[in-house]
Amino acid sequence: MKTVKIVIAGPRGRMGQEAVKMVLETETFELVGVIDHRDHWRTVGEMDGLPASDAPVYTDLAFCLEKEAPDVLIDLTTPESGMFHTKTAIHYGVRPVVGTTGFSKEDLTELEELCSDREIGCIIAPNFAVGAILMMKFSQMAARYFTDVEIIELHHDRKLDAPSGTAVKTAEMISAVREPKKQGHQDEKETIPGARGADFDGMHIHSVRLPGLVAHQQVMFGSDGQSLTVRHDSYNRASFMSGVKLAVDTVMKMDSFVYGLENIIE
Ligand SMILES: NC(=O)C1=CN([C@@H]2O[C@H](COP(=O)(O)OP(=O)(O)OC[C@H]3O[C@@H](n4cnc5c(N)ncnc54)[C@H](O)[C@@H]3O)[C@@H](O)[C@H]2O)C=CC1
Ligand SMILES: O=C(O)C1=N[C@H](C(=O)O)C[C@H](O)C1
Repeated sequence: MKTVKIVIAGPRGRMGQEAVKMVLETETFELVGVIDHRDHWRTVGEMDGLPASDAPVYTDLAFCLEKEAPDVLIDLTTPESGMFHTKTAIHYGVRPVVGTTGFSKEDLTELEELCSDREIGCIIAPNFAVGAILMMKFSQMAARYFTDVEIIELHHDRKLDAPSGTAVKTAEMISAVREPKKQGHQDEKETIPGARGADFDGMHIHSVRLPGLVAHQQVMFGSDGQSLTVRHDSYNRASFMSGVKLAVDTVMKMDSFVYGLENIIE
């Protein structure tokens, strides 16, 4: 089987560290470089907490892509860096697999257009955990029968974006099958702004941030005399890695843009 040459952006982050380990442990993957924004380390092996590896550390993505000619860029950084990295990778004909969240609708449209111009595969996945994908799919299924729904996402307190990419994706999937409906009392008033959470087509998203949490979401549906809750919990970042692996293998066979792992998991 052909080896997939991979560059990872954000190798010292919580997700980046896990992704470096996964790539190094996967026989058909080769880590050919990482992108950090500090010009301090020569190789991945010199970075704290990362396994022994001679893969070089770059600070300039364009230079790295020219030098290493990878097949795939895995981005696990921040929305701003992630957008820049993804556009640069597409420009160099390197397929992006992006776990970074916090992109706007306009960002996603721009990336889709760039991929279409270059006829290049790209996967943007707000959540790589298979259980989270099922939670979103089950929620979409339930929304056909329950029009009233509240999404509660719970994350660690180091998270930059709110609502989470998963919560936004869940709301979008529910919206695709649900007539827009303003929930709660027509005359309800927030006595403290934000009390009812973010409004997405009339459904509400609540973001909880606490130390000790990893990544959790529950989608609560209610109707007369009954409720249904669909919940998913990621207890560690290893939970995302089989999805990253699948995305890398899949993007190698693609020549277009995909937003959401639910589109590649049957
Ligand atoms: N799709 C998924 O399944 C998951 C997505 N995420 C998302 O992944 C992203 C990263 O999450 P964490 O690892 O928890 O964050 P983190 O804060 O632990 O790691 C981000 C890393 O990116 C680095 N970074 C930022 N700008 C950079 C640049 N220009 N070049 C190179 N490195 C840069 C930072 O130094 C940091 O080490 C977030 O957007 C998060 O929402 C997190 C978990 C799962
Ligand atoms: O920042 C995180 O941790 C996570 N981010 C993603 C999101 O915003 O949905 C995926 C997962 O929830 C963990």
